[in-house]
Parts: sequence; C-alpha cells; structure tokens
Amino acid sequence: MKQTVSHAKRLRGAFSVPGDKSISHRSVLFNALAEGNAEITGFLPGADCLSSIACLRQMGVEIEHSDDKVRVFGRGLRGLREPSDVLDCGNSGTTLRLLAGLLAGQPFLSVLTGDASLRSRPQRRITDPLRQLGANLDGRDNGNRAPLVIRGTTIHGGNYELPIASAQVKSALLLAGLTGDAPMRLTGKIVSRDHTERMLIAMGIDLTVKDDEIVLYPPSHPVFPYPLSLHVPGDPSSATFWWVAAAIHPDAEITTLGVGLNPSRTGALDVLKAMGANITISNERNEGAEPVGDVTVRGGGLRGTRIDGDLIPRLIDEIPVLAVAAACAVGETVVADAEELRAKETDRVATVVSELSVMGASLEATPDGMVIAGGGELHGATVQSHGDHRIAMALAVAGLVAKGETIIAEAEAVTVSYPTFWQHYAQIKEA
Ligand SMILES: O=C(O)C1=C[C@@H](OP(=O)(O)O)[C@@H](O)[C@H](O)C1
Ligand SMILES: C=C(OP(=O)(O)O)C(=O)O
Repeated sequence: MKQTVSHAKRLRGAFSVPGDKSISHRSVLFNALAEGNAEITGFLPGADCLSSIACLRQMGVEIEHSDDKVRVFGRGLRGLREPSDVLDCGNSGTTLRLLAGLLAGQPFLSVLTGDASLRSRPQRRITDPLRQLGANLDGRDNGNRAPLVIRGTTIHGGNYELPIASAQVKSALLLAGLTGDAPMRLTGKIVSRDHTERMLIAMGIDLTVKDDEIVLYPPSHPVFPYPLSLHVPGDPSSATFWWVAAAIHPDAEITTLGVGLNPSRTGALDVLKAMGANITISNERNEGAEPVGDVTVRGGGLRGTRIDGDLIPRLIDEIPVLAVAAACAVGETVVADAEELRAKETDRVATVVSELSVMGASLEATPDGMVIAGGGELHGATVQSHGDHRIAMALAVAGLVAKGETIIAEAEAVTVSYPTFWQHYAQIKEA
C-alpha cells in the first residue's frame, strides 16, 4: 500500500497511543506459564503481538482476544504441548527470541521461523548462551538464523555475562532459567528495558536485580508463577512519533495520555529535552509494575545533540524518528554506539540514511550510527519503508514538515506495532 502525506498547517491532539509492544508480548508469554488465568487490558493488537498469541495457541494455550482485551488461561511451567507445526513468529524478533528461551526447557521439539526480515536477523546472540546452559538448539548458518530447531531439555543454571545490552537476550535466558535445575546469574550488560524483571517479580518468581547482576532461582513450588492481570501502558516508542512531530512543527501541541515512563524506555524524552523541545509531563502515577504519565509537546526550534553510550538501549527503536528531529534541528547530531540498529527489521542505519536523503536531509552513515547535518529543508518525495514499521512512521512524521507531497511505499508495515497510526495521523492534522 502506498500512503500519500503532505505538509500540515498545524498539529493538535490529545489521545492514547496503543499499548506497549514489549509489555504486551510478555503479558501473554509469561501468563501462558502461570498457574491460573489473567486478564489483560490495553493489549497492543499489532501484528507482532498477534504472532505471540498464535504461537502460544499452537502449544495448547487457550487465549481469548478481542481488540485490546485478552484473557490467558495459564498452563503452568510444564503444561505446554508440542506444536504440531512450525511456529511462525512473523516479523517479530521479540516473539522468536523470547520463545526460544521459553522452549529450551520444554520437553518437546519446536521449530521457530518468521518472515524474510526475521529470518535474516542474527540469532547467535541467543543460541550461543542457551547452548552454554545446556540447551539443544540449532538453526541455519550454524545457529545464527531462523528457522531455529529446539529439542527441549533440562537447562542448567549458571553464570552468563551478557556481551550486548539486549532485553530480548536477557529475557530469553531468564525464561530458560525458569525451568532450570539451578539458579541463573546474569552479569555484564544487564541494563536494558526491564519489563521482564518487573513482571516475573510481580508473578512471585524469586529474582534479584542489583547494579551488576540479576539472579533467578527456578521456582520450587508449583503455585509459581502466579498469574498477573494488568493494564498495559501506552507505548513510549509509539508516542515518540508524535513527540517528534510536535517538536519539529512551529504550530503544534500534542498530548499522549497514559504513556509508559519506565526509565529504561525514556531516552527519547531525554534527547528531545536536550535538543530544546518544549515538553511537559503531568499526571504521573504507577500502573501495576510500571510508571506512566501524560506527555505534552509543543512546537518550537530544536538544536543538534549527541546520542550515544548508555542512552542507546533506552531509545534504540526511536532512532529513526529522532533522526527526523535531527534533520530539522539547527546544528549537527551524531548517533554513535548504535550498531544494533543494523540488526533490526531492516538495517536502520542504511534505511534511515537513504530515505531521509531522498527527502533532502543531509546525513551520512557511520559503522555504528550516523551524522546528521541538520538545518536543511525537507521536501516531499517518493520514499520506501522497506517493509519496516518504524521507518514508515518516521517518514510520515518527516512528511508533516516537508514541502509538497510525500508518497510512502509499503506503508501498511505500521500494523506491526501501531495498527491505528494512520487514523491518529489524520486526527492530529484535522484537529
Ligand atoms: O525486549 C523487547 O521487547 C525489545 C528489545 C529491543 O531489542 P533488543 O533486545 O535486541 O535490543 C527492542 O529493539 C525491541 O523492539 C523490543
Ligand atoms: C526491533 C523491533 O522489534 P522486534 O525486535 O521485536 O522485531 C521494533 O519494534 O522496532
């Protein structure tokens, strides 16, 4: 599908973005292992989370789902059954990697695959440590690419030092550890989004988090994990599209209501503040295990900044749209230490640089990020999402300030994480 977008005179709106993708995945994956039933509201009905539901159903988990409401009938840590077919994770890295950990300790055979993008993404980051813990799994390219084949077995606890700050790797190992025969201790780069830790603790799992280590003790009593009913907060990664839209537009005021403000996810807010954006946070509260609030951004000028180091895992999925902010800012922005961008749905260094260049931005790829000159005027053009949801939405935001019309090819990719994106896009322009 091609979507044509054009310059907006003004932007206004106050609305809730859909539920957090990371928490939605975890809400169904973890509750499938619970001893009892859980009700989830605010669930993200995006294609990625629907892949998680479909895979769980293939393993005998009963799940009722209607729009943003989900009921999961937990089967306990040892109640899943062998799927009779390959498990298709679609476009979702989170589904594939968390399931690989979860299935490593289940007593049956499973095969995990996905679409062409997912099958091209690196998996040794999970297969290597899982093998070290005793898992029996393999895949194409010596275990580095899906399809992955898992012959479930007893997982041994032990120590693993995480070489990359990845919540997917951390979560895969913790899920494998749940059915292990000894405690699992993770050290190294353990600081990344921490929804798994928060949720497992809330489900009664004995898990301790310190500055330099996470230790998980496999539950010894069959009442664990408890089911966890929850309301999923709005996704800050989705809200960032509107925060940037408002920040780069001279006549804008947009409020995103009930957005997750977990500090491991708010790097984009910190960067926009450092760039001089006019941001107000109100109504801060806790919902379940997560902090939330309302975020209002008003239009104004931005200046260039540096995005690197510890900030990167706190905003990795927001970099495509932050690049749009940087292209509209005065002065240079440098993104560094972000080689992980190259291992997402597309090589997001390459796709951001090629598509924003077509719109007149002046930016260059580096091995671990990009340098964006800033200050240039964007103009409409025909651009490609390359089937990547975050690239499609970042280009749509650029189109709000570009001169003339922008045509975005493969714009349907937004359904992966934000199925109502185009409705909200129309609303903020018409309000
Ligand atoms: O754990 C998660 O829910 C996610 C972790 C991040 O990936 P990495 O763990 O590969 O950094 C992120 O990019 C992805 O969109 C969701
Ligand atoms: C990288 C992403 O997701 P995943 O790894 O789950 O495919 C994303 O949503 O930007």
